Amino acid sequence: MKGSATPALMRLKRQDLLQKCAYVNGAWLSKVETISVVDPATGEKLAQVAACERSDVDTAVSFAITAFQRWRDVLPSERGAHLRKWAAGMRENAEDLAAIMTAEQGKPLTEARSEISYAASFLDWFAAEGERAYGETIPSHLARSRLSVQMQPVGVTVAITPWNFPSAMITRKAGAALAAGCTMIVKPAPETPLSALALARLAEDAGVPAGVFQVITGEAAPLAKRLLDHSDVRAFSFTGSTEIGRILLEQSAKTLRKASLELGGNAPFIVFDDAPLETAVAGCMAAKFATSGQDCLAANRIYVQGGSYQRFVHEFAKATSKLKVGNGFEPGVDIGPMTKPSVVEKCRRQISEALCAGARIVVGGQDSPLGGNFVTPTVLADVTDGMLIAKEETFGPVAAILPFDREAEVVARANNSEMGLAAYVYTRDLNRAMRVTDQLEYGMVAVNTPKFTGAPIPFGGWKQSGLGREGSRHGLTEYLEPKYVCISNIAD
Ligand SMILES: NC(=O)c1ccc[n+]([C@@H]2O[C@H](COP(=O)([O-])OP(=O)(O)OC[C@H]3O[C@@H](n4cnc5c(N)ncnc54)[C@H](O)[C@@H]3O)[C@@H](O)[C@H]2O)c1
Ligand SMILES: N[C@@H](CC=O)C(=O)O
Repeated sequence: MKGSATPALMRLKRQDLLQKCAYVNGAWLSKVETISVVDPATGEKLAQVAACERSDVDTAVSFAITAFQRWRDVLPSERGAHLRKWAAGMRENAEDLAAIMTAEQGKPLTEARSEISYAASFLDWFAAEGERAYGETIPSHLARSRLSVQMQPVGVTVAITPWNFPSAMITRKAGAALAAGCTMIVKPAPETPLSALALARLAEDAGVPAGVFQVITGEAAPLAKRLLDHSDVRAFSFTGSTEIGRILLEQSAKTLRKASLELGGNAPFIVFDDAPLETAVAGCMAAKFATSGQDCLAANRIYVQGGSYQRFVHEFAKATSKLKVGNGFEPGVDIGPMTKPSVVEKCRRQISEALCAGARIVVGGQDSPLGGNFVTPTVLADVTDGMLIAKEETFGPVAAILPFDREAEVVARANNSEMGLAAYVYTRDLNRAMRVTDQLEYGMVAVNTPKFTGAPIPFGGWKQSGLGREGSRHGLTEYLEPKYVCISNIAD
């Protein structure tokens, strides 16, 4: 695969956004030991980034504790001003940030630009939301007493973030935490630390005080464990697989803390016969292939009703065959490389298991001629619920289409999953839309659209897709503790 990312990084307007040191207490911490950051499109080494040790975690936690004592008392409007300045810095430097993201994550540059704008929107949203962390007064059941509830920041918090959305998954957590008056230590995915460090540089520009936002880079498991060993860490937020979410929750059992988990999905995408086919196909293309399929919201089980099934398969396969696969820096590319080789393997495994079990390939299926981390966009038809591809999240550009006959049947099949993040429904019948959305056991349901996220909505899942919500007013409460105060014996 040709096309080095290095020239794009050399052309950054602000070279200081390309940081290789961890960011602790407002200072850049270099380490002798480093981890390699690799361009997933070419395998080329992009940078050596600090491999922090357990002692660096301890240092960051102690600075976060100190910084919290001051930050909690900063007026919400002033905290908001820092967040807005940070967001403005992201927008001013969007081209540089997008280039860094495409280089290390692989997503097409247009998608990287959208992510930067999406990421900045969380800082703006929470800047305002922090000013609305209302408490309540309670009509008293006690004589001569005043009862109230104040919402107070929980304290030092930790974010463990994934590689598929290297910027937005940081700002969605940090925006809420900082607006609430908490301090936050971020441990980004080892695959995509450069985006996190660029954000830290812009937080510094925005005057976010030392110790309020820190970034620890290096190997995931030991650093995360050390962070969660600290009883002073009062809340953590993780985005990634259910398997790792479970481990982190177990590690938090010793000290007990608030946990916000945004885990795997296995989204059903349901197309009824009465849905406009063209709209359903276009929606499904977006829901399946955005982020090159590496998206927790990706349509994983595409259920199509019998009357439309053959035409849908045909049109969807035709659209899929037109997708351009390549280096995310190439103009017009729809599908970039998979960020991790393990995703390529997972796609291969799911395709071959499905074929053995009776599915048929309508388009794709073969290894990509580009080799490496590239996957040929593939459509499998006649998939059944028992196949691996329907049971586990694919997280790559392989689509599984399953036929169905009746509404009650498809609702039961859609709900027959341990996951419950997002579901999509396509129908022209409003009654059906309401019936089906009422019955789907999912945290988010989109009707006739693939696009429904944004800072104002409560993002999160039911069942094993997670705990808590991010974004929206609910996202702020993950970082707040209610304090009930009873003032009694009020004198006459
Ligand atoms: N919900 C999401 O947005 C999301 C993001 C990434 C992966 N996933 C799911 O997970 C599957 C596997 O991908 P993956 O292997 O990169 O996911 P993962 O859960 O193993 O890794 C996600 C992030 O968690 C951290 N991590 C990994 N191991 C850890 C550990 N032992 N302790 C603490 N932190 C740890 C790392 O920062 C890593 O980048 C994917 O195929 C997909 O189904 C979901
Ligand atoms: N696609 C999600 C992030 C997780 O993959 C989002 O829109 O926030």
